[in-house]
Amino acid sequence: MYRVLISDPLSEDGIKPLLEASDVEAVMDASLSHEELLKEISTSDALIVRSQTQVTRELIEHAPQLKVIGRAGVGVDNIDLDAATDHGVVVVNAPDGNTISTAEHTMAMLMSLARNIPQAYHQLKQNRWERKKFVGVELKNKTLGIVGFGRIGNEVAQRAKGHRMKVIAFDPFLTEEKANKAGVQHGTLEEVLQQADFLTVHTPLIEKTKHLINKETIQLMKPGARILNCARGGIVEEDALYEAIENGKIAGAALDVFEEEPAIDHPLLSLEEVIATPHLGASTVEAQENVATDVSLDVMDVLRGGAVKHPVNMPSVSSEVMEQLAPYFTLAEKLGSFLSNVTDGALEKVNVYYSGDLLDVDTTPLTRISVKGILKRYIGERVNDVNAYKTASDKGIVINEQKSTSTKGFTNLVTIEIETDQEKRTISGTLLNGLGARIVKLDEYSIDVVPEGHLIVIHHKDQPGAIGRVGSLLAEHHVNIATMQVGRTNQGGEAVMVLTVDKAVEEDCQEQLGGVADIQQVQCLTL
Ligand SMILES: NC(=O)c1ccc[n+]([C@@H]2O[C@H](COP(=O)([O-])OP(=O)(O)OC[C@H]3O[C@@H](n4cnc5c(N)ncnc54)[C@H](O)[C@@H]3O)[C@@H](O)[C@H]2O)c1
Ligand SMILES: O=C(O)[C@H](O)COP(=O)(O)O
Repeated sequence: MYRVLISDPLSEDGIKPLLEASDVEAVMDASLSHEELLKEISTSDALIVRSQTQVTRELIEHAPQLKVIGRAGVGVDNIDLDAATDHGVVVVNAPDGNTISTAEHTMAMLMSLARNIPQAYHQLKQNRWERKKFVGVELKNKTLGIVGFGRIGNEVAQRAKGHRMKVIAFDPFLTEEKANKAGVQHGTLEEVLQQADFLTVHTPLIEKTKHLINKETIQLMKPGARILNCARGGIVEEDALYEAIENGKIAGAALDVFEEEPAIDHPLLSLEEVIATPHLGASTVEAQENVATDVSLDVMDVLRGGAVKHPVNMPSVSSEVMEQLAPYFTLAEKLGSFLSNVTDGALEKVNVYYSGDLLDVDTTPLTRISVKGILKRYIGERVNDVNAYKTASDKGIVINEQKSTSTKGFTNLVTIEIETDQEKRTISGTLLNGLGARIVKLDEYSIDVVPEGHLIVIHHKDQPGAIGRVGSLLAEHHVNIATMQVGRTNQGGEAVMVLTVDKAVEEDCQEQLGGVADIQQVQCLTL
């Protein structure tokens, strides 16, 4: 049974998939104190939040069972992604479900800002019939500058065009061609700032976008321009905006988000030119149902080991690629695990080569799984698909992935090479049609071994009697041999025996094997 803690308000209709799942216990409580949250998270397998719950490193460290954090929405700036990755916790979000609601909210803010609707409403509610004071401006023929042309930016642009606005947009991923297709003008950030009568930001809050709209960039804007932020507090520098409104450079602003939320007694709210909502962009029945459903499904997929649609802290893989790669997952992990268990020294470099059927596929997920298999020897079960790369890079281990045209006669081949400060070892494996995974090469020796169960790898001299002596000694220790493969470079030269046996080999047996004539090295492992 998976325990899923939901610590922010979520649509109950939206989380139906969770509530109806027989393997899930959903605990919903949006009023937990910090201490209560620490207690609840300690026994939870999953956590689902919106933007209120601050998912800090401390919280993640109190959650030994936690496998996934689901964000019912887009922005993940309230989640410590590094901490999640360090602890192998997958973070998923629901980026599509609230796009329309937020774009519509931006339009509502745009029109309210142009026509002073909140201010006029406020006066009228106080029984003051003011007409002269609230003369607005038309949107038609005005220029809307959009910074951040992703899902929401694009939807806002289409709606603004319906109001006969001219739209100019900047986004590092927006090309001239894409802009033409969307029917907007492509501009640099400076051009957008210089031409906008209304400027709206729709970027994530990241290092590069923090205070993107600041004292200097506001200086580039037209006098009397207006600014909207329905994305994230902090993209527009609040002090700079305050000053620009006070000195008349900026005629007004519409804000749905603030650097610190909830924003109570905020200086910007004291300005009549500023209209505001309390982070309501995604607050519609439809958006909340959408994001709750999307995140519930992804969280359950992570818990049940399925393919994830919207991972945040690991690369997303299309379902077609996933389908092609899935059969290779076990092979890649077992090859990595086998090789690291027989390699001595401090790990420095891992090279993974793919050929045959894998030549034209994005094999990054397979490399990640190989690395997980390799690191398990050192880190145990704490390493997983999410933190394998980061763990390797934190330890200074270099990972390379290459495609190779040499298939060595196999329809598909995965080769892993490990370099340590002492040696370089190589293993190759393949998926045999209908027969599953096979190790087909260990260093220079050709073998045919199923990578599972208890294995013994013996380096020896290719001499008569060596194999028999190993068999007899194992029999003395009641170790039954299931399969045995021998590979040699040349007659009488170096050779390797790989045995699969029915139980784990105990230390004294391994020691005695090491003392047998012509045996040079004995390594035992369990896959
Ligand atoms: N107010 C709300 O309730 C609400 C609701 C939903 C989303 N949001 C926020 O809206 C923002 C946009 O969401 P989205 O779904 O459109 O995201 P998105 O990922 O689809 O789009 C973001 C775009 O910003 C662009 N970008 C990144 N850095 C940039 C930079 N330096 N300059 C210009 N563009 C840059 C990206 O290339 C991307 O195209 C996010 O911050 C999200 O958290 C707010
Ligand atoms: O990033 C988002 O999805 C929005 O800011 C919505 O946040 P919320 O779920 O707290 O409304």
